[in-house]
Amino acid sequence: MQRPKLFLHINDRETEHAILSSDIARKFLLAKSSEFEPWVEQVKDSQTDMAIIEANDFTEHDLHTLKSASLHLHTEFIFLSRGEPNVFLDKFMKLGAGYHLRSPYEFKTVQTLVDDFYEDGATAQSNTKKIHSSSLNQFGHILGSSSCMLKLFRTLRKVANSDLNVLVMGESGAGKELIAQTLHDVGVRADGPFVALNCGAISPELIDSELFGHVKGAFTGAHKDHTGLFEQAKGGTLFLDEVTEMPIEHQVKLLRVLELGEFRPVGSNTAEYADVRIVAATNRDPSDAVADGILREDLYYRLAQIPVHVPPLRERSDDVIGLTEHFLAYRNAVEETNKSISQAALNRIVEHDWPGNVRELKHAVERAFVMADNVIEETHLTFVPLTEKITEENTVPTGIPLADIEREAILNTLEENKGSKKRTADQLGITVKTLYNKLEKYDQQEE
Ligand SMILES: Nc1ncnc2c1ncn2[C@@H]1O[C@H](COP(=O)(O)OP(=O)(O)OP(=O)(O)O)[C@@H](O)[C@H]1O
Repeated sequence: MQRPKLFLHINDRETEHAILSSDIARKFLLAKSSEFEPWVEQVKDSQTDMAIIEANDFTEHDLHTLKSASLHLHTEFIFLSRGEPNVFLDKFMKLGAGYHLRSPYEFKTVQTLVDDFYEDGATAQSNTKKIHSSSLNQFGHILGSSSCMLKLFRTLRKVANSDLNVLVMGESGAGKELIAQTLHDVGVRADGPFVALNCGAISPELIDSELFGHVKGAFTGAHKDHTGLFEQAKGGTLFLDEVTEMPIEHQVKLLRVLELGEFRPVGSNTAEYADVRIVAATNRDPSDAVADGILREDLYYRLAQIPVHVPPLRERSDDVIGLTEHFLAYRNAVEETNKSISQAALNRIVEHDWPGNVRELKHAVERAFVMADNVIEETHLTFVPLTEKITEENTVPTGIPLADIEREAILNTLEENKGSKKRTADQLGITVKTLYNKLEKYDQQEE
């Protein structure tokens, strides 16, 4: 097994000595920081898998440097400090950077964390061979072998069996729903239901009734009792997708349920116990959403007991080929064919920056698979939206089934709008709910 890299920036001689004389030194390729350059620059350039950093003076500049290099996604950090409050380090930790041990910490804790990381790496490497369709690792439903995905798998494995609320953040199509489903399926609630609500696709008047249910006669039109999603998800997981799209006046009600652990159906006087695990998702930066006044800060903290960031596909380009092979192998298995892909087409796929993330890649492979007879060539790949504004040279295609044109129009408009469903629905003249239904149908058709 290839030895992972461990970067050390430790002033405390005792801790450093303990590390160097333990079996950590045998398992890892160690690199010690030099005093001639700030540690943050060294860690940025070192492509290290893990870093143990004594960070009593973690600065805003350090935060900015590490964040811009996306090191919270790629490197597992263990920060050691005297425990003085540090807002910049706290911000970095909230991005899922790793661990912060405050003095007095025991060396044993450091050793356990490092061993845990090492064991995970060993398992991931030995799993590689078991995947038959491509060389990717898999956790639950999620595929990926890049360092940031392995880091994500470790986090998910740790939180799956807790009941803490998880907020999944990431761009559209990056796999947020897949993560929610995985957390459910590998956790203790797997035998219970998984219930999903697209908060952006429901009319504001119906939200309370959808979430909490209502009793007959609660309002005009409430002809019978209605079971809300909290009840439907009893014993399981409630996935709140696009949670920042929930109108702010309803967010306080959700917050109350999360705080009290109980809810009341509209028109009922009886409180019911909320036996659900909440996983929420957003493709907005929640700090921006709070600053813009569309997400309550207190709700954000409640939802993000465990914040999980899904890296966009362009930040895990190592996975692009593996995912392509996987989607191709999957189609081959379903269609009982044996189509392959040329090196030139693969190169073209690697060069593209995938603004629509895994969803866009999956659809591009699916389309090319249909177009190619035996070998997918560059010409079978379509990245340019078919639905660019119609000009004299660019006319609406003819002789293609309407359903295919509709699908192309929807996926390309979504891509052009960088995943914004609201803008896409507006441009296409359909409701956001219709758009959700169609996207769900396309995802299902491919599974
Ligand atoms: N890591 C992955 N491995 C395999 N398939 C993936 C992965 N990530 C995403 N997908 C596939 O890409 C499609 C989009 O994923 P998903 O719906 O989870 O994204 P999302 O982030 O929730 O998107 P949105 O914000 O638009 O709702 C699905 O078909 C899913 O199966």
